[in-house]
Amino acid sequence: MSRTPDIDRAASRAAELRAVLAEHNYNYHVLDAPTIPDAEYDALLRELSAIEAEHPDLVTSDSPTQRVGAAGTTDFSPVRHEVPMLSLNNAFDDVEKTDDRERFAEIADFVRRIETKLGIENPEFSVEPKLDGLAISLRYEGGIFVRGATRGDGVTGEDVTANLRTIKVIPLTLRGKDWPAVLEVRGEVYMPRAAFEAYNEKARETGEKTLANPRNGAAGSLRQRDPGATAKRPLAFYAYAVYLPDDLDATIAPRHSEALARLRDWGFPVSPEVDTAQGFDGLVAYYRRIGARRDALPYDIDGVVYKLDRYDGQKVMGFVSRAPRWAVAHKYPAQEQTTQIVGIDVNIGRTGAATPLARVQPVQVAGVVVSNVTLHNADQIARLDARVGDYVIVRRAGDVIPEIVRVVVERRPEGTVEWRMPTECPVCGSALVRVEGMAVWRCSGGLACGAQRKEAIFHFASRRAMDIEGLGDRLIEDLVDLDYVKTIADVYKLDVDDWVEMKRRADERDGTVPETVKQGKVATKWAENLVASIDKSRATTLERFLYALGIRDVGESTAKALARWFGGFDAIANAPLEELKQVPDVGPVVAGRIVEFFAEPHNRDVIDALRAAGVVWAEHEPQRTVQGHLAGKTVVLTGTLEQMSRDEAKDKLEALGAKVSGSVSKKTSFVVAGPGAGSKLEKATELGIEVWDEAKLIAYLDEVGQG
Ligand SMILES: NC(=O)c1ccc[n+]([C@@H]2O[C@H](COP(=O)([O-])OP(=O)(O)OC[C@H]3O[C@@H](n4cnc5c(N)ncnc54)[C@H](O)[C@@H]3O)[C@@H](O)[C@H]2O)c1
Ligand SMILES: [Zn+2]
Repeated sequence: MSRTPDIDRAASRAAELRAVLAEHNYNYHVLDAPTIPDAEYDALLRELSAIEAEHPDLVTSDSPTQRVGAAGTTDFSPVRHEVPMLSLNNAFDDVEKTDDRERFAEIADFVRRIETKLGIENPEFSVEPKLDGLAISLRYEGGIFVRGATRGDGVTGEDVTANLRTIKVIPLTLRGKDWPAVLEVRGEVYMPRAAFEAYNEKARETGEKTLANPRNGAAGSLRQRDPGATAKRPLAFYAYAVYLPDDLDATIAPRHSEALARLRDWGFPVSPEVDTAQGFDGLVAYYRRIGARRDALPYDIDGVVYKLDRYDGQKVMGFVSRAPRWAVAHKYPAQEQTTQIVGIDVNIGRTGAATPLARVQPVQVAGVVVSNVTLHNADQIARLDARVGDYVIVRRAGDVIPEIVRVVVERRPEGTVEWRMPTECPVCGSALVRVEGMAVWRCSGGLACGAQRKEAIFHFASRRAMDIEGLGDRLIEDLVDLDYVKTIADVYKLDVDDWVEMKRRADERDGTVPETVKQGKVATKWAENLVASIDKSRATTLERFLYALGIRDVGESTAKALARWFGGFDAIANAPLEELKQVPDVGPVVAGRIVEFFAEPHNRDVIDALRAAGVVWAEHEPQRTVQGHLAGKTVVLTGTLEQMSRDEAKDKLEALGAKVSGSVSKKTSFVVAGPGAGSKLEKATELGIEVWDEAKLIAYLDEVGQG
């Protein structure tokens, strides 16, 4: 028979696919470092299977369709599985189709084949989540865990007993008594998603290598050479099958679902999602039920597994080359996909934090179209070395926002350049500065930055700052969204008509019926009151004004200390770093923030505008002596204070240099006692230590200007 060009083409494509798949298999199984998402690997494998199905003479014995996986590295001693650990056939949906039997045609075929061969209808299945981890086999002799192995190539795995012992949910001795003398239990070692996220969060902070996904984390952890290292990785385990030598499964139970129940009795964790279902409709219902909960499950799953429940039926169905005919894995949309970065933007948050954001070629990930992926911070981009033009693997799992897990460096186009954080805020043009010792960058244009406007105004108006009554969250949102203010200074420019008009536009936008219409007249009272309270806020104090500016880390007490020390605003705004550092309550970090804030011309502009709008405060002579008032004194607070909280009292005393202690001793300088004071007051009296009541404390604080 002469070969047609068609067959030649198929043969060369098959050979090409085999080579590519072999490479990916090696990366995945041996190196634990896949370079393409599973979905892509699966697609290549299916393509090869399809060619081989059409041209059976092209099947080679070394084809990846003929075997389970790859052997691991040779670091661990080999274990021959008495019963081979096989793979599962995968079924994918035809998402274009709406009819269930068409959409899930592969599942319909699977059920039909069983029905035909066994001559039954609507067979019963054990239905299970398909955890995305690492398959292992655990051997128990006389109820004792004696050996654990990875799947390896299905016939020979690796002995990872020592590492498995560190996983707390794997029983070392079995519970109950009725277990067989020799038992092999199979299941999945996995890393719960929360543990995975926590691990990566920490790795990002410390600059260590992050895990690509939980499954990689589990595989890598199990093959640590030091069991102590495995123990540190938060792994878990679910059992999903039991095997006995000599085909004795049926001696445990005639059905797989019952065998799983026995495993539970013997102390193995079995997923609570495991259930039974009948026929095609039952399978599809389970697929949908688990699919709807996929994001809420504490671990990643890539599908569900259907297993013919009766063992005798399984035996009749038998196996094809690498997988049983009585089971199938029904896959969900992939949680990882490859796409390309088309741009990297910088997003400025409400607090000024700059977060790089990759715009990617839109791609479906776990059923959702992803076109933007956060890169967390500049350090992460540097570690990933993500560049515009790069192909990247995007992962979206659970309610975690999509992220880039790695760059496919092999596919990097020519001419890409390393990405750098821009020097200017894309929103306001102020300098972007790196927070010392941290991976965070921030826009220094606090007051002038549009991205930070809402937060800045909210803080500015708050009770302890400018105290603008009636200017709440909602109004501020509308002010900014409808573009009525660019900076906090603009708040002083709005008159009653502006406010009423703004509210009308907000109502229109939201489709809400305005109060004004409901009552048949224009309600302006609220706007008049608001304008009045804005007006009233013009007369303020230096410390309130300073605090209201929202300089990072300058809280009320720091603002107070600065006001006292310098006496006037310009002195603070122009103070050199060294001088700021001398102010009580101002450390080097805060001093740096203050300098940075006033160095930003945009911020100066806003302050000028505020002054021009009539914001005023009294200034006074510098008071640089306050610090020592209670220096060297130790004060004890006891009982309840009524005018202020204990924390407040403590802050104020400490601001004056006192040490606030929890117990009375001879070293105590004085005790402040409120109602309900007990043993501490007794002890103070005993030792003859001065006791103040709250009134005296308040009078004192007022006297030294800390009231
Ligand atoms: N990205 C790559 O480069 C690359 C390369 C090779 C393989 N892979 C991926 O690795 C996987 C390898 O396929 P495979 O041969 O292990 O088959 P599989 O992962 O599709 O299915 C078999 C495995 O499912 C797991 N499983 C989870 N829950 C189960 C349950 N309740 N009952 C039975 N088994 C359960 C077991 O670990 C079992 O070994 C595929 O997902 C493939 O995409 C990826
Ligand atoms: Zn900015």
